Amino acid sequence: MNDPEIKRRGLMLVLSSPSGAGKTTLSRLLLADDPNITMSVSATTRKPRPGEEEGVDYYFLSTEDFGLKVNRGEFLEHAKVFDNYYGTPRGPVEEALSDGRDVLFDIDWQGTQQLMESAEDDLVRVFILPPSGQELEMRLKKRAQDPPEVVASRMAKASDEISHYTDYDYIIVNEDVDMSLARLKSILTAERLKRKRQVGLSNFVRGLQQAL
Ligand SMILES: Nc1nc2c(ncn2[C@@H]2O[C@H](COP(=O)(O)OP(=O)(O)O)[C@@H](O)[C@H]2O)c(=O)[nH]1
Ligand SMILES: Nc1ncnc2c1ncn2[C@@H]1O[C@H](COP(=O)(O)OP(=O)(O)O)[C@@H](O)[C@H]1O
Repeated sequence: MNDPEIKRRGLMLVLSSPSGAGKTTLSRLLLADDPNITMSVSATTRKPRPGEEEGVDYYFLSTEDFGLKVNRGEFLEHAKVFDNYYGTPRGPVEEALSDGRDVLFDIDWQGTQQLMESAEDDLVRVFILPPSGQELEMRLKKRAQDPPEVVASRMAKASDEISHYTDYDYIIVNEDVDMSLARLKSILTAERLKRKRQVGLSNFVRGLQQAL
């Protein structure tokens, strides 16, 4: 935890991976563990999976409503992934960052590239790899929420997704989930301590010097 006297600018923690590598699992664990980070809830034209909740997992929109929001500039970034549209609503992210809260994003490489153009200084990019191709397929099947043809199409696209790992600052091979969570927390801790993010440091140091 940072010294509360030192004002900090929020950061944008991006998690990307091929489908099934464990982004959603790690995001949920990190959010439950750390009150200073909030999830950016994306909008999508994909149909909800069993158990997914409107406004919690996604905002589920028709293609027409999604297009209207794109035209009104309501998304910070948006992209087509697996034949559906996905986008990050702008308002909640800007509000959280200016309040000094961190924001977690589960977005693909296209969205990450767009955020890099608009918010490079605030971005921390983490790519999650599966331990093996076989394990990735097992996890996609085990999730058992998508029909077999959807699993097959995601497997077919995994190699292409993985090729974008070079755009990321950190790589976590998600074999053991507790180990991966510990690594993610370490990344977050170190990034929060970066001098450029501690915007209240000069005041704090001035105070220190005056007391010497
Ligand atoms: N660019 C972008 N990608 C997104 C957004 N929301 C989700 N995605 C990506 O879309 C892909 C499919 O997500 P989803 O349908 O939830 O499937 P899952 O990754 O298998 O859980 C994943 O790579 C997500 O990271 C978004 O707002 N913007
Ligand atoms: N380290 C891990 N070991 C074993 N199973 C895992 C691990 N991480 C995630 N899973 C399981 O794999 C499946 C896909 O994970 P999920 O978090 O939905 O992936 P993504 O969001 O990247 O598509 C889920 O059933 C999840 O419980």
